[in-house]
Amino acid sequence: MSENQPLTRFRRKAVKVEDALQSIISYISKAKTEKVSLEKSLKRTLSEDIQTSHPVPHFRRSGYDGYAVQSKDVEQASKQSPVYLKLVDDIPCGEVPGRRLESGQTARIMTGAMVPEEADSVIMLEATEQEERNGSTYVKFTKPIQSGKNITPIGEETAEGEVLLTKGTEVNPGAMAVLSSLGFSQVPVYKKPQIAVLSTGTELLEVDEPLEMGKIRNSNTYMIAGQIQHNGGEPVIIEKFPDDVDAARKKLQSLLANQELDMIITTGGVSVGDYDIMTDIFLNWEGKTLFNKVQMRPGSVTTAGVFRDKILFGLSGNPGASYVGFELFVKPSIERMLGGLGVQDKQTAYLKVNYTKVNAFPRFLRGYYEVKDGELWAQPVGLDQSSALLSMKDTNALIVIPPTKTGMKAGEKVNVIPV
Ligand SMILES: Nc1nc2c(c(=O)[nH]1)N[C@H]1C(S)=C(S)[C@@H](COP(=O)(O)OP(=O)(O)OC[C@H]3O[C@@H](n4cnc5c(N)ncnc54)[C@H](O)[C@@H]3O)O[C@H]1N2
Ligand code: MOO
Ligand SMILES: [Mg+2]
Repeated sequence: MSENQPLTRFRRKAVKVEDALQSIISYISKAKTEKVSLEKSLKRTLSEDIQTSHPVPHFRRSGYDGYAVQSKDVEQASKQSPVYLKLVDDIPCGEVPGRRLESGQTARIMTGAMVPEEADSVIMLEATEQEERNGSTYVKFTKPIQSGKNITPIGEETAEGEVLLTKGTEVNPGAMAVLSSLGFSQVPVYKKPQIAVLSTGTELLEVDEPLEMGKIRNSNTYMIAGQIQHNGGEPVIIEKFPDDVDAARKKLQSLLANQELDMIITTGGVSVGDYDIMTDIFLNWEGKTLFNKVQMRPGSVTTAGVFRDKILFGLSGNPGASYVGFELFVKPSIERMLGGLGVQDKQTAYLKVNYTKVNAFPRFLRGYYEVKDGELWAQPVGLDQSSALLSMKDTNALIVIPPTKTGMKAGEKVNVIPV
């Protein structure tokens, strides 16, 4: 309790967004690791560096279907005086050439097949003709070829021992190709953080319940479950809770004690209303409340605390505020668990329209940014109110409007945080 003394229900000390994030991140440890099958590894985060134990490619490979030759044999070849080499081998993909290639000889070879050691180039099939003479086959060449031509040398892409994918990388389809070729049928990844989502509010209906006057369907739970998945976590949906402080406290105690869970997110009840039960819980619980007000809009009442290294996020009930609270605090926390730094990824863009509101706190507008004529431009989408529900569907970035007494003009530079 004593640690919570400076925090009160009404007179709250608003901390800066960066300080709030830092206080959370300092408690976050890396997620546990596991191995997943290669086909399930897409979008997972590598928990180890991936090193190649062989060069790529690991044998000299033909780039074409054609004939492997010693280039000096065809040095003098021309249309007028073609060179004929005796065909002595046929090398399909997957085989080691069976015989030495002597001067004056050639071997038929396929794309991707291993080039005989003595050959130093491959001539495309289309540039040649075959002739039968005395029971032997000869190949006619009418042009010289540069040594090394049409052969991919050993290690052209990478030497043995190189780290090709670093720890903390998100696996994309290209990384899956690398992992496959290096023999990783099981991929070392961070376990997806298991994050409980629990919405509070007596006014909340289930999604499939008919609307009633004064009540609304619970949308925060599913929005946040989506945000969790989008950022590499696994949502654990907990049934919504009415505004009953004792029942909610009990439920939270069991969630905090649950070893399977890495974080807990609640929405609603963090302001100063009579039924704002999360405010009461954060003022009196076994954990340490880190902050209960942040210098930001929306989501100024965003609250967070820690119980034995497990973060409890008390996001606002207003949909816009809980969306922004997630992006600013939960997203970097997940990133941190998955081996990242846990910082906000910011870019600069030009504001496309005038912004006229005055703010005491930085404002994180739900916005849309895109490249136009080589520059990034950002504009707000939909209603900017904390209570607005619809604008999130069109959001691809939060536009950061610093505290302003005059608003901002179109064309001014702003930071944007991609979502
Ligand atoms: N006197 C004051 N009133 C308010 C203040 C203040 O400082 N003094 N802060 C305002 C701000 S800012 C915000 S943001 C909200 C925060 O409210 P709570 O976090 O306490 O959330 P609730 O009161 O539970 O709900 C607010 C709003 O959101 C709707 N809601 C709640 N849960 C869901 C859900 N799961 N899905 C969809 N919508 C949800 C709820 O019905 C309310 O309309 O407080 C201001 N008031
Ligand atoms: O915190 Mo409220 O979301 O600022 O509107
Ligand atoms: Mg409230």
